[in-house]
Amino acid sequence: MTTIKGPGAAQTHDGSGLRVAIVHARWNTVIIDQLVAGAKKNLLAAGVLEENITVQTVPGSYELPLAVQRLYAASQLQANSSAQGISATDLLSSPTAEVTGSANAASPKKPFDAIIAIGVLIKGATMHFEYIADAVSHGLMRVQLDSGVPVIFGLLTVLTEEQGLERAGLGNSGMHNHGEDWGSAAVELGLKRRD
Ligand SMILES: O=Nc1c(NC[C@H](O)[C@H](O)[C@H](O)CO)[nH]c(=O)[nH]c1=O
Repeated sequence: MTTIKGPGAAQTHDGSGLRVAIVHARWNTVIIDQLVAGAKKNLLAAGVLEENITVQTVPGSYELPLAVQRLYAASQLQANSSAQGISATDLLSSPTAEVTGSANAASPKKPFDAIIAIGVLIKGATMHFEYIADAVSHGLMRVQLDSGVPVIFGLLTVLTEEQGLERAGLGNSGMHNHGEDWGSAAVELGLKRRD
């Protein structure tokens, strides 16, 4: 059966000069971890250097918009900072987030070219799911438009755990890992920003 749905061929060229962040929630980590791995896989495959990939985590998806906004603002500050040796870790430290990966003083002094926000919302018995999904999607769009940095929408809003597993490439249907699409989109948008 011909697959119609999907992003089509990735338009990623040489990502070696890009600086990309992944900000992910820690709810539903079995699915999250696979999505993050998929995003990183396609970032690296497009030539983004490991040291130019910063990973930050937040408790849940509701915290994603603020974390993305703060991380990008900190990277801008870092880029503009003088030789006072203000380290990225100082700038990126945040009470809501745990910074892993290469966010350290050695990070390149440039703002992020794209940020991938990853979360998994699984519908429960209440309206909590709808309110978080609505707030986070509007929040991420606002951060993107206000800041000008491409924010790749990696929020899965699924009705069952199985739907989430499927979209992380962990199901039985052979569905691909959607995180890979987000990695490719980050490279494409990051490069386009420079055109
Ligand atoms: O409730 N379900 C979920 C959830 N709730 C926590 C919320 O995002 C936030 O962290 C807290 O409300 C505290 O602000 N966060 C998710 O990422 N996925 C869920 O499925």
